[in-house]
Amino acid sequence: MPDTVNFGDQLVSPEEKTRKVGEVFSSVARRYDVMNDLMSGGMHRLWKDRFVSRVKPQPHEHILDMAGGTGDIAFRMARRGAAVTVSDINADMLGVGEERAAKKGIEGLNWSVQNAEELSFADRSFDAYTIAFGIRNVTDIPKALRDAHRVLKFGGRLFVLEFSTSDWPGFGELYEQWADKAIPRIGKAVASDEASYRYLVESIRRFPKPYDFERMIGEAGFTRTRTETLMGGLVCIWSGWKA
Ligand SMILES: C[S@@+](CC[C@H](N)C(=O)[O-])C[C@H]1O[C@@H](n2cnc3c(N)ncnc32)[C@H](O)[C@@H]1O
Repeated sequence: MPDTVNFGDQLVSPEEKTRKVGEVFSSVARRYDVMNDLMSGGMHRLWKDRFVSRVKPQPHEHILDMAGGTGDIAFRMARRGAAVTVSDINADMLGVGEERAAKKGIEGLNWSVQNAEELSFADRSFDAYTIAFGIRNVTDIPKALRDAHRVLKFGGRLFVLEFSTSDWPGFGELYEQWADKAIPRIGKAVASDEASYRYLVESIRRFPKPYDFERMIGEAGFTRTRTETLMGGLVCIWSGWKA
């Protein structure tokens, strides 16, 4: 781990990044779901549906939804009958998730505060590990991927949903302009928090390109790695197997 890491465009110590990411999500937790709709024009729902259709959760499976936040992915998987443990480093995000689950009448979820870099779960505990829009916020991504590999059973599957870089001509630049100019302003207007949304935009820009991240998954020990690009790679679904 280097002495300094990026927190958006700032260079900070690894400990400071983890602390600052915690502050960002504690600050946005209450407005997180409405902001997702506003920032993506509702598209995040389609990306999440596509992601879960790739996971194909089964009723006999136990799935770890890491960085599960307010539960969007876990709810979709639980509705298909899987047992889901929703984990996140941020108790505020999980708290909002538990309230949402109660309102929606979704039962059978386990909620657990965990850092993706040092999970307390035993080796070979889960059939699948999902992480949606979470991995770019993790301080030591290779370490988190190695821990994902550790907690999966043999034959278990990793699925990552995250923003990356679109190769559609002109679209990437258009998105950058929207993200740079509009998202922090919407954050200020709706959530009274411009800085957190500026970090979220900067962290998207700094995330590896689609096939570079696929290589990182392979380096963590996963085989049969695959990248599915959505909107030219603006959003990607990566997967890998624990052989
Ligand atoms: C953008 S939200 C995504 C929430 C949810 N998966 C979704 O798709 O709506 C990112 C989440 O990652 C969590 N997170 C950041 N760093 C983490 C870490 N090291 N370990 C576990 N969760 C982390 C944050 O607390 C936050 O809830």
